[in-house]
Amino acid sequence: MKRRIEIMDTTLRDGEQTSGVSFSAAEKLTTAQLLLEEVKVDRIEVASARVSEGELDAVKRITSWAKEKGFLDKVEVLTFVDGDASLSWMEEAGAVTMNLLTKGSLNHLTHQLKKTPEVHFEEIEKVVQKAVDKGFNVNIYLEDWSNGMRNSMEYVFQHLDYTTKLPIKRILLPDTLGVLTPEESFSFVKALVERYPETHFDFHAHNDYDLGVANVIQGVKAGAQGIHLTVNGLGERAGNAALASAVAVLTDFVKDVEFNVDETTLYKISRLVEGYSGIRIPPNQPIVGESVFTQTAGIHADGDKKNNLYVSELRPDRFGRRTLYALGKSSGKANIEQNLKMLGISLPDEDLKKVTQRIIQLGDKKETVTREDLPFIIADVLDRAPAVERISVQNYVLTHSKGLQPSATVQLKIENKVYEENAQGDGQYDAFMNALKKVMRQEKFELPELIDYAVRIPPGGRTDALCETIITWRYKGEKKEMRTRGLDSDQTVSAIEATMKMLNLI
Ligand SMILES: CC(C)C(=O)C(=O)O
Repeated sequence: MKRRIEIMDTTLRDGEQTSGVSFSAAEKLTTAQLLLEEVKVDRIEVASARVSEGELDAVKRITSWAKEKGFLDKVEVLTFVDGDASLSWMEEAGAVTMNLLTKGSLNHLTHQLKKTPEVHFEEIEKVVQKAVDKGFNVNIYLEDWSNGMRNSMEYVFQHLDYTTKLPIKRILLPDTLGVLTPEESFSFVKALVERYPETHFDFHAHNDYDLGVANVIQGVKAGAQGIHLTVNGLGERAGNAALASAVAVLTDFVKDVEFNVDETTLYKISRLVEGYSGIRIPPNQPIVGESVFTQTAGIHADGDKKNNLYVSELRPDRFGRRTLYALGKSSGKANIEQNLKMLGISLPDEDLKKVTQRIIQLGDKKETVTREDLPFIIADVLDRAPAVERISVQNYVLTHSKGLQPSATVQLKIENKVYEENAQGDGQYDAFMNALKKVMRQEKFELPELIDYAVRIPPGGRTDALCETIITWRYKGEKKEMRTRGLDSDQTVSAIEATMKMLNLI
């Protein structure tokens, strides 16, 4: 029979300790909802007690929603050994599960708290007893436990001999500085699981040596019943073990455990947290990075047509994604054919060769080519009248003046009809889009949503450098996305170019 493990997501607590990240109350609530309702993690840690008014508001919103849904026990808050202070905060926030921070190494205890183990344990007991009497669930963190196991194992045992007898639910084992190796993660967790067989242990890894996922997996193999993860690996310093990667590794390589997470939702939560945190997901981040299911080398795209030679267990559809084929200097004919197929275009061999040559030349010049660029390249290379210019910008004026709202006046030609509209916006491009929306409304045409806007300027510090804007669009409720690209030395102009390509494509 498989052993059931719990996944605790701490994006909203440890993840928010990523430098520069701060979630608003509304962002915390929607993230908590997605994590519990769709991703289906078992528990979430959503804040540290007593941090700020904003945190209190966020936890109140989450707990009142969670109560209605019957999820209140799944919402946890980091609290401190501080007499009644954290407890009062918890009561005000409406939370019922506290993760009490205690010292897991003699080094931390003597140098930070400057207390003896006996005094520390008695203070912990008082807080736990009071919390339980008031109806709270208590889990206990042993901060710096990993160094505790390395350098003061006797202290860790003394702590656990004492605290595992208290009325608590779980012991949480953080590798606070992310210094453990996978071998130590296994042997340290195993030592505790054997010594305290009745206790539920969670393992909490940090990623300072890029070993976060490897370490949580070893923790699970050693018998930990729970692991702490964060979306996109956010967290203090180098972050925590990443949710998506750990889930994929556990599913594929640790066959004797089971857990609740729905892997088809991992991409969605990753994008949501990317937006809220402002921390871009590196394109090569396993499972959720933009490029990780993109075949670039022509030989790979060719192999995909021949008995799926370049496909592994890690299929993109498991995560709600699909295989894409990059266009650039290493793409061969097969990549281009795969992209044309997605656009419903087929070309004779001779023409395909010419288009391939042009894409290789563009790649040599470091230009990015998207699938949506293909019709334009085909028209150009094969000297065909571009069937794509049904909508064109005739003129526009964009203003940006100090103290006044940016505005745009836009003249558009749609087939033979000319429209002119103006609008204001939060920036010149926003004003342009608002004017465009007015025109398209007259044509009873709904624009797709802009879901990503990426600007790339080559390094080198030139003010006249070419600026590439790649915009991703999607119609509400649809899965399929479209990316269009513009290139100009002016950033707004390159965004307008990308927008016009989108209009002509749809
Ligand atoms: C605050 C504590 C629990 C922590 O995140 C850690 O020690 O890694």
